[in-house]
Amino acid sequence: MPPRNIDLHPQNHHPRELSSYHFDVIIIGTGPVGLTSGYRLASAGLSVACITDELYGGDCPFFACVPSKALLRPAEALNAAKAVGGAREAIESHDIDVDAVFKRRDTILQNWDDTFLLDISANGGVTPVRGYARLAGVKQVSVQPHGESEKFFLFAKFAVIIATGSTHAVPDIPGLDQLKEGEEYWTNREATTGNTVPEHLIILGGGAVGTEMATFYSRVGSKVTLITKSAEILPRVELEAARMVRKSLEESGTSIRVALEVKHIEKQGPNNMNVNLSNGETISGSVILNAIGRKPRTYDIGLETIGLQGNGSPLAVNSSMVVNMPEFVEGNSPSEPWLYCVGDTNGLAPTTHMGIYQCRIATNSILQSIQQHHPTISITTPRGFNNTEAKSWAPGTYPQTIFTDPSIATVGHTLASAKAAGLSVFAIDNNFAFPGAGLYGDLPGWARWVIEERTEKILGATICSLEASDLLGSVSVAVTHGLSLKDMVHVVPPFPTRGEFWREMLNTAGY
Ligand SMILES: Cc1cc2nc3c(=O)[nH]c(=O)nc-3n(C[C@H](O)[C@H](O)[C@H](O)COP(=O)(O)OP(=O)(O)OC[C@H]3O[C@@H](n4cnc5c(N)ncnc54)[C@H](O)[C@@H]3O)c2cc1C
Ligand SMILES: NC(=O)c1ccc[n+]([C@@H]2O[C@H](COP(=O)([O-])OP(=O)(O)OC[C@H]3O[C@@H](n4cnc5c(N)ncnc54)[C@H](O)[C@@H]3O)[C@@H](O)[C@H]2O)c1
Repeated sequence: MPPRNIDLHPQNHHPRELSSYHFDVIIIGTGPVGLTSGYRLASAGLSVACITDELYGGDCPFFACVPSKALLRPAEALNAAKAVGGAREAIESHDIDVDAVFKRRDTILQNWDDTFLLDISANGGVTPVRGYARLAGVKQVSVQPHGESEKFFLFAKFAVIIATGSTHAVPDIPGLDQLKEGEEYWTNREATTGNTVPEHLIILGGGAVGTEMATFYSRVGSKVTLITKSAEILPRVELEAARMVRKSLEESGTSIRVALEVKHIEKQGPNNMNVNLSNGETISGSVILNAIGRKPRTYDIGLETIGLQGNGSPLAVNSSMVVNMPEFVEGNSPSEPWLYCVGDTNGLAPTTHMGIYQCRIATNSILQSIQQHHPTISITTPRGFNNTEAKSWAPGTYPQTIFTDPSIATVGHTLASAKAAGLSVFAIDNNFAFPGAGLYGDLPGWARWVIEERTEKILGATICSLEASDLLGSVSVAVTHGLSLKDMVHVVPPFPTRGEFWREMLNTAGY
Protein backbone atom coordinates (compact mmCIF):
# COMPACT_ATOMS: atom_id res chain seq x y z
CA MET A 1 0.00 0.00 0.00
CA PRO A 2 2.02 2.99 -1.20
CA PRO A 3 2.22 6.16 0.93
CA ARG A 4 0.50 9.31 -0.23
CA ASN A 5 2.52 11.71 -2.23
CA ILE A 6 2.90 14.50 0.33
CA ASP A 7 5.55 17.16 -0.23
CA LEU A 8 7.24 17.36 3.19
CA HIS A 9 9.84 19.90 2.05
CA PRO A 10 8.34 22.86 0.20
CA GLN A 11 10.92 25.20 -1.31
CA ASN A 12 10.00 28.52 0.34
CA HIS A 13 11.51 30.16 3.47
CA HIS A 14 15.07 29.11 2.62
CA PRO A 15 17.54 30.48 5.23
CA ARG A 16 19.39 32.25 2.41
CA GLU A 17 16.41 34.62 2.15
CA LEU A 18 16.79 35.87 5.75
CA SER A 19 17.64 39.56 6.10
CA SER A 20 19.33 38.90 9.46
CA TYR A 21 20.63 35.81 11.23
CA HIS A 22 20.12 37.37 14.65
CA PHE A 23 16.87 36.85 16.58
CA ASP A 24 15.74 37.39 20.15
CA VAL A 25 14.52 33.79 20.33
CA ILE A 26 15.05 30.79 18.04
CA ILE A 27 12.63 27.87 18.12
CA ILE A 28 13.68 24.48 16.77
CA GLY A 29 10.61 22.57 15.62
CA THR A 30 7.29 24.00 14.57
CA GLY A 31 4.72 21.56 15.83
CA PRO A 32 1.74 23.01 17.68
CA VAL A 33 3.98 23.67 20.66
CA GLY A 34 6.84 25.41 18.83
CA LEU A 35 4.37 27.41 16.74
CA THR A 36 2.38 28.59 19.74
CA SER A 37 5.58 29.53 21.58
CA GLY A 38 6.71 31.56 18.57
CA TYR A 39 3.37 33.31 18.26
CA ARG A 40 3.29 34.26 21.97
CA LEU A 41 6.82 35.64 21.96
CA ALA A 42 6.43 37.55 18.69
CA SER A 43 3.14 39.01 19.94
CA ALA A 44 5.04 40.32 22.96
CA GLY A 45 7.36 42.21 20.61
CA LEU A 46 10.34 39.86 20.25
CA SER A 47 11.97 38.80 16.99
CA VAL A 48 11.48 35.05 16.64
CA ALA A 49 12.64 32.45 14.12
CA CYS A 50 10.73 29.15 13.94
CA ILE A 51 12.69 26.43 12.13
CA THR A 52 11.12 23.32 10.65
CA ASP A 53 12.56 20.40 8.72
CA GLU A 54 9.16 19.23 7.47
CA LEU A 55 5.69 20.74 7.20
CA TYR A 56 5.12 23.87 9.22
CA GLY A 57 2.72 22.75 11.98
CA GLY A 58 4.35 19.42 12.81
CA ASP A 59 2.78 16.05 13.42
CA CYS A 60 -0.38 17.14 15.24
CA PRO A 61 -2.19 18.90 12.37
CA PHE A 62 -0.88 16.75 9.52
CA PHE A 63 -0.15 13.22 10.80
CA ALA A 64 -1.63 12.78 14.27
CA CYS A 65 -4.38 14.52 16.28
CA VAL A 66 -6.24 16.38 13.56
CA PRO A 67 -6.40 13.76 10.78
CA SER A 68 -7.15 10.95 13.26
CA LYS A 69 -9.99 12.91 14.86
CA ALA A 70 -11.24 14.00 11.43
CA LEU A 71 -11.45 10.30 10.50
CA LEU A 72 -13.17 9.32 13.74
CA ARG A 73 -15.76 12.07 14.10
CA PRO A 74 -18.17 11.11 11.25
CA ALA A 75 -18.76 7.63 12.71
CA GLU A 76 -19.17 9.10 16.19
CA ALA A 77 -21.79 11.53 14.87
CA LEU A 78 -23.60 8.80 12.95
CA ASN A 79 -23.60 6.41 15.93
CA ALA A 80 -24.89 9.22 18.17
CA ALA A 81 -27.74 9.96 15.76
CA LYS A 82 -28.60 6.27 15.35
CA ALA A 83 -28.94 5.96 19.13
CA VAL A 84 -31.78 8.49 19.19
CA GLY A 85 -35.23 7.30 18.16
CA GLY A 86 -36.80 9.75 15.70
CA ALA A 87 -33.44 10.48 14.11
CA ARG A 88 -32.62 6.77 13.86
CA GLU A 89 -35.58 5.97 11.63
CA ALA A 90 -34.47 8.59 9.11
CA ILE A 91 -30.98 7.15 8.68
CA GLU A 92 -31.18 3.54 9.80
CA SER A 93 -30.30 2.06 6.43
CA HIS A 94 -27.41 4.45 5.81
CA ASP A 95 -23.80 3.91 6.76
CA ILE A 96 -20.54 5.83 6.64
CA ASP A 97 -19.45 7.09 3.22
CA VAL A 98 -15.76 6.27 3.50
CA ASP A 99 -14.66 8.29 0.48
CA ALA A 100 -16.49 11.33 1.85
CA VAL A 101 -14.77 10.84 5.22
CA PHE A 102 -11.34 10.81 3.55
CA LYS A 103 -12.28 13.83 1.44
CA ARG A 104 -13.44 15.84 4.46
CA ARG A 105 -10.19 14.96 6.30
CA ASP A 106 -8.18 16.12 3.26
CA THR A 107 -10.09 19.42 3.18
CA ILE A 108 -9.57 20.01 6.91
CA LEU A 109 -5.85 19.43 6.39
CA GLN A 110 -5.82 21.69 3.33
CA ASN A 111 -4.35 18.76 1.38
CA TRP A 112 -1.15 18.92 3.45
CA ASP A 113 -0.34 22.41 2.22
CA ASP A 114 1.06 24.25 5.25
CA THR A 115 0.48 27.75 3.83
CA PHE A 116 -2.42 28.42 6.22
CA LEU A 117 -0.19 27.83 9.24
CA LEU A 118 2.68 29.81 7.76
CA ASP A 119 0.27 32.68 7.21
CA ILE A 120 -0.98 32.64 10.82
CA SER A 121 2.61 32.61 12.05
CA ALA A 122 3.80 35.32 9.70
CA ASN A 123 0.79 37.52 10.57
CA GLY A 124 1.84 37.17 14.21
CA GLY A 125 5.31 38.44 13.33
CA VAL A 126 7.22 35.14 13.41
CA THR A 127 9.95 34.41 10.83
CA PRO A 128 9.57 30.87 9.47
CA VAL A 129 12.72 29.08 8.30
CA ARG A 130 12.90 25.73 6.52
CA GLY A 131 15.75 23.33 7.18
CA TYR A 132 17.11 20.82 9.68
CA ALA A 133 18.26 22.62 12.84
CA ARG A 134 20.92 21.66 15.36
CA LEU A 135 22.33 23.49 18.35
CA ALA A 136 25.82 24.73 17.51
CA GLY A 137 26.83 25.93 20.98
CA VAL A 138 25.31 28.38 23.46
CA LYS A 139 22.53 30.41 21.76
CA GLN A 140 23.67 29.27 18.30
CA VAL A 141 21.75 27.12 15.86
CA SER A 142 22.75 25.74 12.47
CA VAL A 143 20.15 25.21 9.75
CA GLN A 144 20.70 22.79 6.89
CA PRO A 145 18.14 23.06 4.10
CA HIS A 146 16.68 19.76 2.94
CA GLY A 147 18.87 17.98 0.40
CA GLU A 148 21.70 20.54 0.70
CA SER A 149 25.06 20.33 2.48
CA GLU A 150 25.54 24.02 3.29
CA LYS A 151 24.65 25.13 6.82
CA PHE A 152 23.45 28.57 7.85
CA PHE A 153 24.08 29.84 11.38
CA LEU A 154 21.47 31.70 13.44
CA PHE A 155 22.17 33.51 16.72
CA ALA A 156 19.72 34.01 19.61
CA LYS A 157 20.04 37.03 21.87
CA PHE A 158 17.99 35.56 24.74
CA ALA A 159 16.77 32.01 24.30
CA VAL A 160 16.50 28.87 22.21
CA ILE A 161 13.44 26.64 22.57
CA ILE A 162 13.67 22.97 21.60
CA ALA A 163 10.27 21.76 20.39
CA THR A 164 11.31 18.93 18.09
CA GLY A 165 8.46 16.63 19.13
CA SER A 166 8.62 12.88 18.82
CA THR A 167 8.61 10.15 16.24
CA HIS A 168 7.27 6.59 16.27
CA ALA A 169 9.41 4.04 18.10
CA VAL A 170 10.25 0.90 16.13
CA PRO A 171 10.09 -2.39 18.05
CA ASP A 172 12.92 -4.86 17.77
CA ILE A 173 10.89 -7.63 16.15
CA PRO A 174 12.73 -10.05 13.82
CA GLY A 175 11.45 -9.63 10.28
CA LEU A 176 10.07 -6.12 10.75
CA ASP A 177 13.34 -4.69 9.46
CA GLN A 178 12.75 -6.55 6.18
CA LEU A 179 9.53 -4.63 5.53
CA LYS A 180 9.39 -1.24 3.89
CA GLU A 181 8.20 1.36 6.42
CA GLY A 182 5.30 3.37 5.09
CA GLU A 183 4.24 0.69 2.63
CA GLU A 184 4.46 -2.81 4.03
CA TYR A 185 4.11 -1.56 7.56
CA TRP A 186 2.39 1.63 8.53
CA THR A 187 3.20 4.21 11.16
CA ASN A 188 0.74 6.82 12.43
CA ARG A 189 1.52 8.78 9.24
CA GLU A 190 0.07 6.25 6.82
CA ALA A 191 -2.78 5.34 9.18
CA THR A 192 -3.94 8.95 9.42
CA THR A 193 -3.20 10.13 5.87
CA GLY A 194 -4.23 7.06 3.85
CA ASN A 195 -7.32 6.90 1.68
CA THR A 196 -7.62 3.14 1.39
CA VAL A 197 -9.23 0.60 3.69
CA PRO A 198 -6.91 -2.39 4.15
CA GLU A 199 -8.44 -5.83 3.96
CA HIS A 200 -6.90 -6.97 7.24
CA LEU A 201 -5.03 -4.46 9.40
CA ILE A 202 -2.86 -5.92 12.14
CA ILE A 203 -2.19 -3.30 14.81
CA LEU A 204 0.77 -3.66 17.17
CA GLY A 205 0.03 -1.72 20.38
CA GLY A 206 -3.11 -1.15 22.42
CA GLY A 207 -2.45 2.44 23.52
CA ALA A 208 -4.19 5.58 22.26
CA VAL A 209 -2.98 5.25 18.65
CA GLY A 210 -3.76 1.53 18.40
CA THR A 211 -7.27 1.75 19.87
CA GLU A 212 -8.26 4.93 18.00
CA MET A 213 -7.11 3.51 14.67
CA ALA A 214 -8.82 0.16 15.43
CA THR A 215 -12.01 2.16 16.10
CA PHE A 216 -11.79 3.86 12.71
CA TYR A 217 -10.63 1.04 10.45
CA SER A 218 -12.97 -1.58 11.93
CA ARG A 219 -15.87 0.86 11.51
CA VAL A 220 -15.11 1.42 7.81
CA GLY A 221 -14.79 -2.22 6.90
CA SER A 222 -11.28 -3.49 7.61
CA LYS A 223 -10.84 -6.70 9.47
CA VAL A 224 -8.71 -5.56 12.42
CA THR A 225 -6.53 -7.56 14.79
CA LEU A 226 -4.98 -5.60 17.66
CA ILE A 227 -2.06 -7.21 19.49
CA THR A 228 -0.72 -5.69 22.68
CA LYS A 229 1.78 -6.61 25.35
CA SER A 230 -0.23 -5.35 28.30
CA ALA A 231 -2.85 -7.38 30.18
CA GLU A 232 -5.62 -5.10 28.85
CA ILE A 233 -5.83 -2.45 26.14
CA LEU A 234 -5.26 1.13 27.35
CA PRO A 235 -3.35 0.02 30.45
CA ARG A 236 -3.12 3.53 31.92
CA VAL A 237 -6.88 4.13 32.24
CA GLU A 238 -9.39 2.66 34.71
CA LEU A 239 -9.89 -1.03 33.90
CA GLU A 240 -13.70 -0.56 33.69
CA ALA A 241 -13.30 2.10 30.97
CA ALA A 242 -10.75 0.03 29.02
CA ARG A 243 -13.15 -2.93 29.12
CA MET A 244 -16.03 -0.82 27.76
CA VAL A 245 -13.89 0.21 24.79
CA ARG A 246 -12.70 -3.35 24.30
CA LYS A 247 -16.31 -4.61 24.26
CA SER A 248 -17.27 -2.01 21.67
CA LEU A 249 -14.24 -2.80 19.49
CA GLU A 250 -15.00 -6.53 19.66
CA GLU A 251 -18.63 -5.85 18.75
CA SER A 252 -17.44 -4.03 15.64
CA GLY A 253 -15.39 -7.07 14.67
CA THR A 254 -11.93 -6.23 16.03
CA SER A 255 -10.04 -9.20 17.34
CA ILE A 256 -8.06 -8.20 20.44
CA ARG A 257 -5.06 -10.19 21.66
CA VAL A 258 -3.66 -9.03 25.01
CA ALA A 259 -0.59 -10.02 27.01
CA LEU A 260 1.14 -11.28 23.89
CA GLU A 261 4.36 -10.47 22.11
CA VAL A 262 5.15 -10.64 18.45
CA LYS A 263 8.01 -13.07 17.96
CA HIS A 264 8.53 -12.80 14.22
CA ILE A 265 7.06 -11.12 11.15
CA GLU A 266 7.29 -12.70 7.72
CA LYS A 267 6.29 -11.29 4.35
CA GLN A 268 4.52 -13.93 2.28
CA GLY A 269 3.84 -11.72 -0.73
CA PRO A 270 2.35 -8.32 -1.59
CA ASN A 271 -0.18 -7.31 1.10
CA ASN A 272 0.33 -10.65 2.81
CA MET A 273 2.16 -10.67 6.16
CA ASN A 274 2.41 -13.41 8.75
CA VAL A 275 2.74 -12.31 12.37
CA ASN A 276 3.89 -15.02 14.78
CA LEU A 277 2.85 -14.53 18.40
CA SER A 278 4.39 -15.66 21.68
CA ASN A 279 1.53 -18.17 22.18
CA GLY A 280 2.48 -19.95 18.94
CA GLU A 281 -0.40 -18.48 16.93
CA THR A 282 0.14 -17.01 13.44
CA ILE A 283 -2.03 -14.18 12.14
CA SER A 284 -2.05 -13.29 8.44
CA GLY A 285 -2.95 -9.78 7.39
CA SER A 286 -2.52 -7.30 4.56
CA VAL A 287 -0.90 -4.41 6.45
CA ILE A 288 0.76 -3.96 9.84
CA LEU A 289 0.36 -0.72 11.84
CA ASN A 290 3.16 -0.05 14.32
CA ALA A 291 1.55 1.78 17.26
CA ILE A 292 3.83 0.73 20.12
CA GLY A 293 4.73 4.22 21.33
CA ARG A 294 6.91 7.21 20.47
CA LYS A 295 10.40 8.51 21.21
CA PRO A 296 11.38 12.15 21.73
CA ARG A 297 13.43 13.70 18.93
CA THR A 298 16.46 14.51 21.07
CA TYR A 299 18.93 12.77 18.76
CA ASP A 300 21.00 14.61 16.11
CA ILE A 301 20.01 18.07 17.34
CA GLY A 302 23.46 19.17 18.50
CA LEU A 303 22.95 18.66 22.24
CA GLU A 304 26.53 17.41 22.50
CA THR A 305 27.75 20.94 21.61
CA ILE A 306 26.58 22.07 25.06
CA GLY A 307 27.58 18.93 26.96
CA LEU A 308 24.22 17.13 26.88
CA GLN A 309 23.26 13.67 25.63
CA GLY A 310 20.87 13.37 22.72
CA ASN A 311 19.97 9.75 22.24
CA GLY A 312 16.18 9.72 21.94
CA SER A 313 15.47 9.89 25.65
CA PRO A 314 13.45 12.86 26.97
CA LEU A 315 15.28 16.11 27.67
CA ALA A 316 15.05 16.87 31.40
CA VAL A 317 13.63 20.29 32.33
CA ASN A 318 12.69 22.16 35.50
CA SER A 319 9.20 23.47 36.27
CA SER A 320 9.79 26.52 34.03
CA MET A 321 10.72 24.21 31.12
CA VAL A 322 14.40 25.26 31.38
CA VAL A 323 16.71 22.44 30.26
CA ASN A 324 18.86 21.07 33.07
CA MET A 325 22.37 22.08 31.96
CA PRO A 326 25.73 20.57 32.90
CA GLU A 327 27.53 22.50 35.67
CA PHE A 328 29.92 24.28 33.34
CA VAL A 329 29.32 25.20 29.72
CA GLU A 330 31.40 28.01 28.24
CA GLY A 331 29.24 31.06 27.57
CA ASN A 332 26.37 29.76 29.72
CA SER A 333 25.13 32.00 32.53
CA PRO A 334 23.22 29.90 35.12
CA SER A 335 21.48 33.04 36.45
CA GLU A 336 19.96 33.77 33.04
CA PRO A 337 18.62 30.54 31.54
CA TRP A 338 18.54 30.40 27.74
CA LEU A 339 17.66 26.82 26.74
CA TYR A 340 14.08 25.62 27.07
CA CYS A 341 12.34 22.44 25.96
CA VAL A 342 8.58 22.04 25.51
CA GLY A 343 6.15 19.47 24.11
CA ASP A 344 6.81 15.81 23.33
CA THR A 345 10.58 16.34 23.46
CA ASN A 346 10.65 16.62 27.28
CA GLY A 347 8.45 13.52 27.65
CA LEU A 348 6.46 14.97 30.56
CA ALA A 349 2.98 14.87 29.03
CA PRO A 350 3.14 14.02 25.33
CA THR A 351 -0.12 15.52 24.10
CA THR A 352 -0.79 18.70 22.17
CA HIS A 353 -2.79 20.46 24.88
CA MET A 354 -0.18 19.78 27.56
CA GLY A 355 2.61 20.94 25.25
CA ILE A 356 0.73 24.17 24.64
CA TYR A 357 0.32 24.56 28.42
CA GLN A 358 4.09 24.12 28.78
CA CYS A 359 4.69 26.73 26.10
CA ARG A 360 2.63 29.27 28.08
CA ILE A 361 4.88 28.60 31.08
CA ALA A 362 8.14 28.66 29.07
CA THR A 363 7.33 31.84 27.16
CA ASN A 364 6.22 33.59 30.36
CA SER A 365 9.49 32.53 31.94
CA ILE A 366 11.51 33.89 28.99
CA LEU A 367 9.65 37.22 29.07
CA GLN A 368 10.07 37.54 32.82
CA SER A 369 13.80 36.81 32.56
CA ILE A 370 14.20 39.43 29.82
CA GLN A 371 12.34 41.99 31.90
CA GLN A 372 14.53 41.22 34.90
CA HIS A 373 17.91 41.24 33.09
CA HIS A 374 17.21 43.74 30.29
CA PRO A 375 14.65 46.22 31.67
CA THR A 376 15.06 48.59 28.72
CA ILE A 377 13.56 46.06 26.32
CA SER A 378 9.92 46.73 25.73
CA ILE A 379 7.59 43.76 26.17
CA THR A 380 3.91 44.00 25.41
CA THR A 381 1.50 41.47 26.86
CA PRO A 382 -2.10 42.31 27.69
CA ARG A 383 -2.03 40.73 31.14
CA GLY A 384 1.60 40.25 32.04
CA PHE A 385 3.35 36.89 32.38
CA ASN A 386 2.78 35.72 35.89
CA ASN A 387 2.68 31.96 35.58
CA THR A 388 6.24 30.77 35.12
CA GLU A 389 6.07 27.37 36.80
CA ALA A 390 4.11 24.37 35.59
CA LYS A 391 2.15 22.13 37.89
CA SER A 392 3.91 18.83 38.32
CA TRP A 393 1.67 15.97 37.14
CA ALA A 394 2.51 12.45 38.26
CA PRO A 395 3.23 10.31 35.15
CA GLY A 396 0.06 9.72 33.15
CA THR A 397 -2.20 11.91 35.33
CA TYR A 398 -2.46 14.96 33.06
CA PRO A 399 -5.82 15.51 31.37
CA GLN A 400 -6.35 13.51 28.19
CA THR A 401 -9.11 12.13 26.01
CA ILE A 402 -8.86 8.95 23.97
CA PHE A 403 -11.27 9.22 21.05
CA THR A 404 -12.51 5.66 20.93
CA ASP A 405 -16.19 4.64 20.95
CA PRO A 406 -17.09 5.41 23.70
CA SER A 407 -14.33 7.94 24.32
CA ILE A 408 -12.43 8.07 27.59
CA ALA A 409 -11.59 11.36 29.28
CA THR A 410 -9.22 11.23 32.23
CA VAL A 411 -7.54 13.55 34.67
CA GLY A 412 -5.51 12.81 37.78
CA HIS A 413 -5.14 9.42 39.43
CA THR A 414 -6.92 6.20 38.62
CA LEU A 415 -7.90 4.11 41.65
CA ALA A 416 -4.94 1.83 40.95
CA SER A 417 -2.37 4.60 40.43
CA ALA A 418 -3.49 6.39 43.62
CA LYS A 419 -3.14 3.19 45.64
CA ALA A 420 0.23 2.48 44.03
CA ALA A 421 1.33 5.97 45.12
CA GLY A 422 0.49 5.03 48.72
CA LEU A 423 -2.62 7.20 48.91
CA SER A 424 -5.64 6.19 50.93
CA VAL A 425 -8.56 6.57 48.55
CA PHE A 426 -12.04 5.36 47.69
CA ALA A 427 -13.98 5.45 44.40
CA ILE A 428 -17.41 6.74 43.48
CA ASP A 429 -18.84 5.32 40.25
CA ASN A 430 -21.85 6.13 38.11
CA ASN A 431 -23.43 4.33 35.14
CA PHE A 432 -25.07 7.30 33.43
CA ALA A 433 -28.63 6.19 34.29
CA PHE A 434 -30.09 9.68 34.69
CA PRO A 435 -32.43 11.82 32.55
CA GLY A 436 -29.79 13.93 30.77
CA ALA A 437 -27.87 10.85 29.59
CA GLY A 438 -31.13 9.18 28.53
CA LEU A 439 -31.77 11.96 26.04
CA TYR A 440 -28.78 10.70 24.07
CA GLY A 441 -30.35 7.26 23.70
CA ASP A 442 -29.17 3.92 24.91
CA LEU A 443 -25.43 4.61 24.78
CA PRO A 444 -22.98 3.26 27.34
CA GLY A 445 -21.64 5.68 29.95
CA TRP A 446 -19.57 5.34 33.09
CA ALA A 447 -17.68 7.73 35.35
CA ARG A 448 -15.42 7.42 38.37
CA TRP A 449 -14.10 9.91 40.89
CA VAL A 450 -11.13 8.89 43.02
CA ILE A 451 -11.46 10.56 46.43
CA GLU A 452 -8.85 10.87 49.19
CA GLU A 453 -10.23 9.31 52.42
CA ARG A 454 -8.96 11.91 54.90
CA THR A 455 -9.61 15.16 53.02
CA GLU A 456 -12.38 14.01 50.65
CA LYS A 457 -10.47 15.80 47.89
CA ILE A 458 -10.92 14.59 44.33
CA LEU A 459 -7.61 13.15 43.10
CA GLY A 460 -8.75 11.77 39.79
CA ALA A 461 -11.65 11.32 37.41
CA THR A 462 -12.53 9.17 34.42
CA ILE A 463 -15.51 9.65 32.15
CA CYS A 464 -16.26 7.02 29.52
CA SER A 465 -19.08 8.07 27.23
CA LEU A 466 -20.04 9.69 23.97
CA GLU A 467 -18.08 12.97 23.67
CA ALA A 468 -16.53 12.50 27.11
CA SER A 469 -13.92 15.14 26.32
CA ASP A 470 -16.52 17.87 26.64
CA LEU A 471 -17.31 16.79 30.21
CA LEU A 472 -13.70 16.90 31.31
CA GLY A 473 -13.25 20.66 31.82
CA SER A 474 -15.17 21.03 35.09
CA VAL A 475 -13.71 17.92 36.67
CA SER A 476 -10.24 18.97 35.53
CA VAL A 477 -10.66 22.24 37.45
CA ALA A 478 -11.73 20.25 40.51
CA VAL A 479 -8.75 17.88 40.36
CA THR A 480 -6.19 20.56 39.50
CA HIS A 481 -7.31 22.74 42.40
CA GLY A 482 -7.93 19.91 44.87
CA LEU A 483 -11.63 20.58 45.43
CA SER A 484 -13.35 18.36 48.02
CA LEU A 485 -16.74 16.68 47.76
CA LYS A 486 -18.04 19.44 50.04
CA ASP A 487 -16.81 22.11 47.58
CA MET A 488 -18.25 20.26 44.60
CA VAL A 489 -21.78 20.36 46.02
CA HIS A 490 -21.90 23.98 44.84
CA VAL A 491 -20.94 23.12 41.25
CA VAL A 492 -24.31 22.55 39.60
CA PRO A 493 -24.69 20.95 36.15
CA PRO A 494 -27.64 22.13 34.06
CA PHE A 495 -30.64 19.82 33.59
CA PRO A 496 -31.08 17.75 31.45
CA THR A 497 -27.51 17.09 30.31
CA ARG A 498 -24.89 14.38 30.55
CA GLY A 499 -23.15 16.74 32.99
CA GLU A 500 -25.68 15.52 35.55
CA PHE A 501 -23.31 12.67 36.33
CA TRP A 502 -21.78 15.22 38.69
CA ARG A 503 -24.95 15.40 40.83
CA GLU A 504 -25.30 11.61 40.77
CA MET A 505 -21.72 11.18 42.01
CA LEU A 506 -22.43 13.49 44.94
CA ASN A 507 -25.60 11.55 45.74
CA THR A 508 -23.66 8.27 45.70
CA ALA A 509 -21.03 9.81 47.97
CA GLY A 510 -23.79 10.62 50.46
CA TYR A 511 -23.76 14.40 50.00
C1 LIG B 1 -1.91 9.21 15.71
C2 LIG B 1 -1.75 10.23 16.81
C3 LIG B 1 -2.86 10.88 17.29
C4 LIG B 1 -2.73 11.82 18.30
N1 LIG B 1 -3.85 12.42 18.77
C5 LIG B 1 -3.76 13.34 19.75
C6 LIG B 1 -4.92 14.01 20.21
O1 LIG B 1 -6.03 13.76 19.78
N2 LIG B 1 -4.77 14.95 21.16
C7 LIG B 1 -3.54 15.26 21.68
O2 LIG B 1 -3.46 16.15 22.53
N3 LIG B 1 -2.42 14.63 21.25
C8 LIG B 1 -2.50 13.69 20.30
N4 LIG B 1 -1.37 13.07 19.83
C9 LIG B 1 -0.06 13.50 20.35
C10 LIG B 1 0.37 14.79 19.62
O3 LIG B 1 0.43 14.55 18.22
C11 LIG B 1 1.72 15.27 20.11
O4 LIG B 1 1.69 15.36 21.51
C12 LIG B 1 2.03 16.64 19.51
O5 LIG B 1 2.12 16.58 18.10
C13 LIG B 1 3.33 17.17 20.08
O6 LIG B 1 3.56 18.43 19.55
P1 LIG B 1 5.06 19.00 19.43
O7 LIG B 1 4.92 20.40 18.94
O8 LIG B 1 5.78 18.75 20.70
O9 LIG B 1 5.77 18.09 18.35
P2 LIG B 1 5.44 17.66 16.86
O10 LIG B 1 4.02 17.82 16.50
O11 LIG B 1 6.06 16.30 16.73
O12 LIG B 1 6.25 18.70 15.98
C14 LIG B 1 7.65 18.79 16.04
C15 LIG B 1 8.13 19.47 14.79
O13 LIG B 1 9.53 19.68 14.88
C16 LIG B 1 10.13 19.37 13.63
N5 LIG B 1 11.53 19.03 13.90
C17 LIG B 1 12.00 17.97 14.61
N6 LIG B 1 13.35 18.01 14.66
C18 LIG B 1 13.73 19.10 13.97
C19 LIG B 1 14.99 19.68 13.65
N7 LIG B 1 16.13 19.15 14.09
N8 LIG B 1 15.02 20.81 12.90
C20 LIG B 1 13.88 21.39 12.47
N9 LIG B 1 12.65 20.88 12.75
C21 LIG B 1 12.59 19.76 13.48
C22 LIG B 1 9.30 18.22 13.12
O14 LIG B 1 9.42 18.05 11.72
C23 LIG B 1 7.91 18.68 13.51
O15 LIG B 1 7.41 19.54 12.53
C24 LIG B 1 -1.46 12.11 18.83
C25 LIG B 1 -0.32 11.46 18.34
C26 LIG B 1 -0.47 10.52 17.35
C27 LIG B 1 0.77 9.82 16.84
N1 LIG C 1 -6.18 11.22 21.97
C1 LIG C 1 -4.94 11.44 22.35
O1 LIG C 1 -4.65 12.27 23.20
C2 LIG C 1 -3.84 10.66 21.70
C3 LIG C 1 -4.10 9.86 20.61
C4 LIG C 1 -3.05 9.14 20.05
C5 LIG C 1 -1.78 9.26 20.59
N2 LIG C 1 -1.56 10.06 21.63
C6 LIG C 1 -0.24 10.14 22.25
O2 LIG C 1 0.74 9.67 21.37
C7 LIG C 1 1.70 8.89 22.06
C8 LIG C 1 1.89 7.56 21.38
O3 LIG C 1 0.72 6.73 21.50
P1 LIG C 1 0.85 5.17 21.31
O4 LIG C 1 -0.50 4.58 21.41
O5 LIG C 1 1.69 4.88 20.11
O6 LIG C 1 1.77 4.74 22.53
P2 LIG C 1 1.42 4.27 24.02
O7 LIG C 1 2.71 4.23 24.73
O8 LIG C 1 0.29 5.05 24.57
O9 LIG C 1 0.87 2.78 23.84
C9 LIG C 1 1.66 1.77 23.28
C10 LIG C 1 1.09 0.39 23.62
O10 LIG C 1 1.81 -0.57 22.88
C11 LIG C 1 2.11 -1.70 23.70
N3 LIG C 1 3.34 -2.27 23.19
C12 LIG C 1 4.62 -1.83 23.39
N4 LIG C 1 5.49 -2.60 22.71
C13 LIG C 1 4.75 -3.53 22.04
C14 LIG C 1 5.07 -4.60 21.15
N5 LIG C 1 6.33 -4.85 20.80
N6 LIG C 1 4.05 -5.35 20.68
C15 LIG C 1 2.78 -5.10 21.03
N7 LIG C 1 2.43 -4.10 21.87
C16 LIG C 1 3.39 -3.32 22.36
C17 LIG C 1 2.22 -1.12 25.09
O11 LIG C 1 1.89 -2.12 26.03
C18 LIG C 1 1.22 0.03 25.09
O12 LIG C 1 -0.03 -0.37 25.56
C19 LIG C 1 1.22 8.79 23.49
O13 LIG C 1 1.92 9.73 24.25
C20 LIG C 1 -0.22 9.17 23.42
O14 LIG C 1 -0.70 9.79 24.60
C21 LIG C 1 -2.56 10.77 22.21
